[in-house]
Amino acid sequence: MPDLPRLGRIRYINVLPIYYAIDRAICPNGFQVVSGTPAELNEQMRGGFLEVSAISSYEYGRRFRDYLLLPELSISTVGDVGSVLFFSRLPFQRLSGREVVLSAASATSAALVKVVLAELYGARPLCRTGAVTDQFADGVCGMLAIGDEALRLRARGIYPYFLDLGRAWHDLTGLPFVFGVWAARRDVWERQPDLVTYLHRTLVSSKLQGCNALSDICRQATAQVNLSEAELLDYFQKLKYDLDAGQQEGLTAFFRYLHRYGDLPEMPELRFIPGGQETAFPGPPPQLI
Ligand SMILES: C=C(O[C@@H]1C=C(C(=O)O)C=C[C@H]1O)C(=O)O
Repeated sequence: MPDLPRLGRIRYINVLPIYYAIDRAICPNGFQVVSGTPAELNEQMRGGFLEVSAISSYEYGRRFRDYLLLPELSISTVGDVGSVLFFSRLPFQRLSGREVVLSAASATSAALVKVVLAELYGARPLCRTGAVTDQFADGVCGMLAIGDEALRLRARGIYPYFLDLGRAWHDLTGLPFVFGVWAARRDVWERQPDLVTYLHRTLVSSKLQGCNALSDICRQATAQVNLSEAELLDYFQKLKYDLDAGQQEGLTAFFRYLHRYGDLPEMPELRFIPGGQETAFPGPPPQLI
């Protein structure tokens, strides 16, 4: 029996609307869903273990020649995101030279926090990657958390200062921010465009159903994070799942900052697979060759 194609899925509730119909097997699957943190999925895409996946927008920017973007899919916000939060013991202006911990699960937000702290607060902390903990370790002055961990920490309300990175980006640029994108490995596209198109159409159709079922999704998610259904509805209404012209402009502006900061050696181009605008589930799944 041939291997099933592998589709990567972020392990947080933020993507529940996109995988809504896939999770419920409303669509003909014919593929295997592999869950992980954004950093894990980035690595698995780089290693060729996944054919198509959600990845950090930073990962796309870093290796854009190896990927193609899937149209109409992203995890974005315009202003507050709710689940990408920087917590601090000190006012942000006083963080230069202080140690801060950036969640090992993140790539985009770990790069973004450096940009917004420098641009909005003139702060250049000493950043190291590590695990997000409930308490700051001795000597640690700040911590970046993403996804469900950030939602849980926010609900506990134990840190004196916190910054919502979607809001901070919007204050800085007035633009949407794209945290994650869906991409296909370029070699998979070249070998099997039918498979990539099939996975793309399945994701877009599943998303359309999910975005129309937010109250159902909130009921499901309330058990996973310490938030009420009303708080979750507010959260999902802030998240945007398209990749329209405004979001692409936000993404390009982010890459421009990273290029200027020396974080990206060259300015990435946004390259997409052809297609978009489909709403129906595709026919039977192609096999992986
Ligand atoms: C909105 C979020 O954005 C996430 C942050 C990412 C990153 O920092 O690399 C990647 C994808 C998203 O899961 C979140 O975690 O809730």
